[in-house]
Amino acid sequence: MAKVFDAAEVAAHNTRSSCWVILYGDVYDVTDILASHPGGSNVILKLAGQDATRDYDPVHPAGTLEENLKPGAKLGRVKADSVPRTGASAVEDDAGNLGRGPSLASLLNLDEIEREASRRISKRAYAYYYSASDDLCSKSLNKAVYRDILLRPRVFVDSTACDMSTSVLGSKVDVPFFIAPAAMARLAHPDGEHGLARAAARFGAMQIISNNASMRPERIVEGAPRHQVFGWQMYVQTDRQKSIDMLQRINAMRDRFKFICLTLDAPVPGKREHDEKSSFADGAGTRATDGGAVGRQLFLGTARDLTWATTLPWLARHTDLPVVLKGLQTHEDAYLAAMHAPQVKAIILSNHGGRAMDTAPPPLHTLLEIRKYCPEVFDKVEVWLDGGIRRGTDVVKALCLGATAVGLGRAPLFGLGAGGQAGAERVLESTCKFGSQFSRQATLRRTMVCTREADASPRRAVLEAEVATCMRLLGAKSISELGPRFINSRRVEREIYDGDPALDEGGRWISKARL
Ligand SMILES: Cc1cc2nc3c(=O)[nH]c(=O)nc-3n(C[C@H](O)[C@H](O)[C@H](O)COP(=O)(O)O)c2cc1C
Repeated sequence: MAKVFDAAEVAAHNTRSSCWVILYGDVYDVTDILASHPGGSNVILKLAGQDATRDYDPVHPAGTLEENLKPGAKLGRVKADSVPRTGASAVEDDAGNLGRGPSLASLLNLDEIEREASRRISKRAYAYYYSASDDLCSKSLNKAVYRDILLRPRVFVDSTACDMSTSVLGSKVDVPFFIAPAAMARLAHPDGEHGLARAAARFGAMQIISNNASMRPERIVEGAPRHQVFGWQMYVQTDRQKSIDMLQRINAMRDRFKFICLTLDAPVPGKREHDEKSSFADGAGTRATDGGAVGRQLFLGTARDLTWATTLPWLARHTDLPVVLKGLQTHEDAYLAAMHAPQVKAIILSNHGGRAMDTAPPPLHTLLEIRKYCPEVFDKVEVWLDGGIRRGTDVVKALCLGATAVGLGRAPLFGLGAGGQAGAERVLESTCKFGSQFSRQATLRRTMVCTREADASPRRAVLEAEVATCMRLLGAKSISELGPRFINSRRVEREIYDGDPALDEGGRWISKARL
């Protein structure tokens, strides 16, 4: 029989030398892990002697306790009625029951969904998701740059059918946008990354799962249709064995995970002040080094010593899955990545949603640079991109300029926050009339072809519908028809090429020689 403790007895163990916490009604002695906790000891100490479930649950995948605590650390159960009530748990808070808000159907675009999520999720979660580095320059430029590119619609084109299906790394997907890897989905809603996977399945969208997901990858992909495409994103850990163990788990699920996505743009986290501030408000971040902010906690343990010369060969020793490099921000690095084909099969132009280097260029600039200076990259690797996508027109512009697929980081998280899995579906949603039949269609791998009458209700339109509308208004029936003829990007190009340091006096690219 497990020993039963009174909460007052647990409360007495609230120091560095004897630190107990209550998790899910069990009492644990966590003194031994204070020194090695990846998020720093203060995060635990601020909860010492208390019920820590609310803080612990959304940021730790199931199994974390078992993997990290010695068997004797579980001391027994707590007497439920002795635990002081601290209000609703985070899980209850985040379950979308925070009073009545507008219906999901009335949220018409990604900005409205984000606004609704900001009302429903905890301040800490919103600050973590919203935050970006320093002055948020790259974050806002990511979005603004799409406004400076104009579309060139053609007329007298039959726009009855619109096929948004395409292929990524040889796998068919029903839409050209994907869920980018983003940590800690359960901070938004208990449906978490599994809810995102189910939403992606309804739309035949690819999903890349974060190294720092709040659920185990095995659980996230559970029950997914056979053809659903997943990638697993990796931050190589200083303790390489941890990364190797994880790669083995992903290799064992290769029927699900089609590639490893290696993120390169954030060897250290950017200075994300919204996230930092919320940790102070929370009573956590009392010192600059105590790991209070969510982002900073997650980065502890991330290796900073990755290089072209060493990391790709290391990776090849531990997986033969295709590699996708994420976080390329210059055409020089895109060119170098392409030299590592065929191990590297795709690159993701990304500045981490503005969360790493502030004033780094928007990925769209990098895409234009590649077109100008080293277009051969497109023949060697697929070029994907993410950051700042708010509208279907943004997706189409990136595709016209050569991107194979376009990622969404914050938007699906905010969808989850606004309404769990249904909210994430709303983000991806279509105007197509077949609504709930769609999941069956996606599962059966039929090409999605929206009919004209399906567009009748603008109230139902979010991203997928916006892409379809944009393609129809442009006069493009399928993704393969999209190309630079539909784009006027002169304004942006003038801005990035004038005085470009990569050009010699004759206007030729000289950086290949300097790689
Ligand atoms: C809350 C949050 C967590 C993220 N976590 C990761 C991560 O674990 N790994 C990663 O490669 N990128 C991560 N990213 C970056 C996204 O993959 C993506 O590059 C970025 O969010 C795209 O910009 P957007 O949010 O404007 O769509 C994260 C982004 C956010 C907003």
